Amino acid sequence: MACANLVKLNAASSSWIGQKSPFGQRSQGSSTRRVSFSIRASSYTDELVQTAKTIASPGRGILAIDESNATCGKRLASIGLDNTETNRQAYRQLLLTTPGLGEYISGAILFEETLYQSTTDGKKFVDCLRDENIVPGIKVDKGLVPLPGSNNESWCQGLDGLASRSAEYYKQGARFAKWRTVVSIPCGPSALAVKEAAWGLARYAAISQDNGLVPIVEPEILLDGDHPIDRTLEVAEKVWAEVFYYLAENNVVFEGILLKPSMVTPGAEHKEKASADTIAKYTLTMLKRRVPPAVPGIMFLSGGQSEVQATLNLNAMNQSPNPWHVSFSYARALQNTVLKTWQGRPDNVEAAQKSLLVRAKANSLAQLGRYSAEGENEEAKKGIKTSSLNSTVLSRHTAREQPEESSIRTCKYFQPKTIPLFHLACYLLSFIHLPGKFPKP
Ligand SMILES: O=C(COP(=O)(O)O)[C@@H](O)[C@H](O)[C@H](O)COP(=O)(O)O
Repeated sequence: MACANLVKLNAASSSWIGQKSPFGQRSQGSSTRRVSFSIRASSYTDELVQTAKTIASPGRGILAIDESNATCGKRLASIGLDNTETNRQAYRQLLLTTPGLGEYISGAILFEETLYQSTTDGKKFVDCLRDENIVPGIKVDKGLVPLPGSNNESWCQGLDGLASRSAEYYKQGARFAKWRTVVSIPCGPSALAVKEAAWGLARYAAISQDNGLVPIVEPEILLDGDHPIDRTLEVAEKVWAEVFYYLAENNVVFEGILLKPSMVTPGAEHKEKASADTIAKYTLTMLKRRVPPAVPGIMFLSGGQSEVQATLNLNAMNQSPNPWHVSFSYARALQNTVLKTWQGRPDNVEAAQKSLLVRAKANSLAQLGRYSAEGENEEAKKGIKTSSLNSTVLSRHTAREQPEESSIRTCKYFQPKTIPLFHLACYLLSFIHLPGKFPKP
């Protein structure tokens, strides 16, 4: 009964589900024509829309602390701590019990381990979040592995058993989900990798919605490479076109999703850096070309930018009204100073929580377009060293033990521009006569 599964949508109102649309009658000259909008819905549709709106609320964004154990280990190692469950719990407790966090943070993405953990006093982390009006979220992907048949690219695992896992996460209090896959510009990207990324995201989004979780759709276009900003724009347009094509094919309710794109920047090794205004212009141009206004929120990742740079770029994007809530879902750009301040010492917890509030407030102001970098400390202006861009790529492929490290490195050097050099080397080598092995040319 597909038709019974359709609900009415008022395209201009935020409280449209199941209500008579004030925009249902549209004037056309002297006559009026009845316009009806329908979307496919699950039993959770109202709730999904409400959750997405809560997360995309003015002056607030997402704190991403869903690092897998392998990635969290790298963060802890940067301050000399071992990667034990106790240390991970202590660090997450520091973050999730920061007083007043909910003023700037509307959602927190957790790793599965954290979703089921409590404070040392026995209060569930999900309850700490609820008390601050922060929506608990959960990373549901199972990490990246090599994609056979591609140019050393990767694909994201996790669809097997996702429906039952999602139902359990919902019971535990999660109300949104995150699935992050990556696209590498220096590695192509190949049509196969883009299609695989888009299809995986769309299947995950449909399954999440079916289980009451708002899916965050994140095809991260990695910053690595020496390409100009126009090349990033071209790839981002291609990727998002494909993502929306498959989201539609899978009957995903656009009003009940959030996006987590990378900003459109030049490759990290490109000779020219782009200003915040240029990055904002390119990023918004790309989004306006590809993302329907039905989507409630765009929550950017920071991708290895410095804390201040990520905030400046977000601020530049909010200088004029956008069709969607444009905000942040940062991990490194919210946590870098926090980690350095904490150093694993209980007597530094309060100072570290204050530094989290400083960053959260700065990004809240940037969401409202009112941020100024004046008075920012030097540490926050530094690029993020705990995960260099290359190790970012590797950590993405990990999650577990990083078996594919070397293949990813190879890919970095096997780029179109190196192919003529390779041919030249082969040609020169062909003049070396190896008796009995190869005939002289
Ligand atoms: O998407 C994200 C954005 O992080 P970022 O702002 O770029 O530091 C994060 O949520 C990462 O996905 C998170 O750090 C998990 O990383 P892995 O453990 O999957 O490598």
